[in-house]
Amino acid sequence: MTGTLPWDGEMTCVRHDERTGASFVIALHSTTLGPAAGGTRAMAYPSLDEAVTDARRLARAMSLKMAAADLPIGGGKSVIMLPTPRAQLDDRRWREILSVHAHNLELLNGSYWTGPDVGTGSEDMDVLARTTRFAFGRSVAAGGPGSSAEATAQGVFSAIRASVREVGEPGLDGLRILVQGLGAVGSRVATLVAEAGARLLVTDVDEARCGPHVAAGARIVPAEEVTRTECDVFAPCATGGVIDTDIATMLPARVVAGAANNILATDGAERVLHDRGIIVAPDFVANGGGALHLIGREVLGWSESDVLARTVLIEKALDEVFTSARKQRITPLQAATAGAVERIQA
Ligand SMILES: NC(=O)c1ccc[n+]([C@@H]2O[C@H](COP(=O)([O-])OP(=O)(O)OC[C@H]3O[C@@H](n4cnc5c(N)ncnc54)[C@H](O)[C@@H]3O)[C@@H](O)[C@H]2O)c1
Repeated sequence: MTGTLPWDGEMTCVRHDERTGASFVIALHSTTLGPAAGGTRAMAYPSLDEAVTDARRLARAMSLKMAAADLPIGGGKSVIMLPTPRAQLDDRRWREILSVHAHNLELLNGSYWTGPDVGTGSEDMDVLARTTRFAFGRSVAAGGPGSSAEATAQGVFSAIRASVREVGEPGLDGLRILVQGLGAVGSRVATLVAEAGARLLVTDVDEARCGPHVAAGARIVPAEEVTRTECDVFAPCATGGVIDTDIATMLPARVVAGAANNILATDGAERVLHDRGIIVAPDFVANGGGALHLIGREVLGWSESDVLARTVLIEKALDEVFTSARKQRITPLQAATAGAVERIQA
């Protein structure tokens, strides 16, 4: 295999299934803190190398996310490399693919648990859970905890509170907060910050999603203007990779804190923002509420109030990250990564 990411994880399993034409990659980055867990991503990858690289990169990020959330869980990820894009697969073949994946999970016998990710949803977890014990994120109808969006949004709200304090603001009242992406998480973040007194700016490629917020007083920003719009807090809640090094040099914000995974497109972008005095809440800490909800409820047996109590602790966790970064003269991302790695190695 060529061109794969240097890998410091424990195990990568690869299986090709002739009958369905799908290949399965399960990467277990770390089981030190507990069984590895992470979503199942189903996509048509250009090559197996790319599927392996993606699974390993995502598994490593899950180890950091679990450790940062202080969960007794390790990091893993599975990738299903589909023979054709998901939308072109008929239901029967998709079910067969899921049945092979359930068998993979049984073979790993609890070393790895999976939940929904890009290309899979709670209804797919319902299907997996019929034949394996190691799926979480089932629908409410099937006895699962339902969407993680509420918990993720609460965690992002906590992250925004901690981040604005770091730039010397006592609260959100009167601050301009720009929420990019008004989907399941972003629309809730927008409501929470507006309720806390922020002046809300919103953007979504689907403009209809801005409607309810505009009716409540928010201002719309055109999607292509988002990184050029002055604000106190930029909250990316759409896709990752929104800030590259060029954008970092001119982003007119004081804080970046959102739900999207891998908000920074390049390693250099965080350093540029840091040197400009812009506070970036590490995304794997800020968006950890979703993992707390799904894994807490279904793997660890927590109640909804346990989840909420743990989600609001994201604010304290970020306070500690910012303090540690200041003391060590490193960036918050470096401090959060070091803290998570220390927890894994302790
Ligand atoms: N749902 C969770 O619990 C959870 C947990 C952790 C991380 N995340 C991440 O948070 C982000 C949001 O998740 P979600 O569940 O709300 O997704 P979603 O699909 O419900 O919403 C995404 C929204 O972003 C909009 N969008 C897409 N590209 C855009 C662009 N370029 N500019 C403006 N708007 C754009 C879409 O129209 C949609 O309204 C994703 O990156 C996801 O990976 C979600």
